[in-house]
Amino acid sequence: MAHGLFITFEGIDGAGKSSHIEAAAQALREQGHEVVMSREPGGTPLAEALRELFLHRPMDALTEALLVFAARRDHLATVIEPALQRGCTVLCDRFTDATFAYQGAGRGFDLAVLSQLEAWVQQGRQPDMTLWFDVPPAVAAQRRAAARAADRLEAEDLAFFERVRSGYEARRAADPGRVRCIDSGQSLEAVRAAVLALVQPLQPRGGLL
Ligand SMILES: Nc1ncnc2c1ncn2[C@@H]1O[C@H](COP(=O)(O)OP(=O)(O)OP(=O)(O)O)[C@@H](O)[C@H]1O
Ligand SMILES: Cc1cn([C@H]2C[C@H](O)[C@@H](COP(=O)(O)O)O2)c(=O)[nH]c1=O
Repeated sequence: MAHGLFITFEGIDGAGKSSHIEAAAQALREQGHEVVMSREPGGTPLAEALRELFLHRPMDALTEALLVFAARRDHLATVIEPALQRGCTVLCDRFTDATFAYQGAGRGFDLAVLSQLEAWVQQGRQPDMTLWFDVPPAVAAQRRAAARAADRLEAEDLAFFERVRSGYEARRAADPGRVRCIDSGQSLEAVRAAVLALVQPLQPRGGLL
């Protein structure tokens, strides 16, 4: 079935992905894409409400996984799938790779259960391309400390973010054609050039209509 492009942006907190999504969107618009930008958890009123709970209330790993997949279901059904069917290019700040990296590798939650939830919620939908912004956790922690107060996840220690980073590396190794690694330890300008080199060649896709 024809559909628009679905591109996701991933990395540990403070890796720098959010700094480049607007530039990627602009480059794609210049290539003729109709771009829809969103984020996870979030992107709908219900999912944004779940995000607030997720980022600030104490909970165990199963509750984390159920909340992010509940938010994802609403987001997919009401925003992402309709946009892809219209032929739009959807840019999403985080998606299911984050669940495997944070709840799976970071928390040690059962990957088979995450895969089952993924199958129920996504019904086969996967990103066409994922930009993984990779940076050493100590560098990301310095960037976060300079930028903002920590939320519940950002307050985790370096060992947690090392595990999350290894979770992302496992996702890349499992699907290197989709998950493209960007060295986010470079300057903002160099990272931006790497992002543009990946997105500028992408042609818009037609929708069903
Ligand atoms: N390559 C870079 N060099 C130096 N500072 C950077 C770089 N990239 C981002 N930063 C700075 O690091 C901080 C975090 O960046 P940003 O918010 O883009 O990260 P993020 O990966 O989206 O984090 P999160 O997922 O936690 O929201 C910002 O203050 C940003 O200006
Ligand atoms: C989608 C998703 C996200 N997380 C974590 C990762 C971050 O710590 C926060 C989101 O904050 P951001 O500033 O918008 O990046 O949520 C997670 O643990 N699991 C997920 O599936």
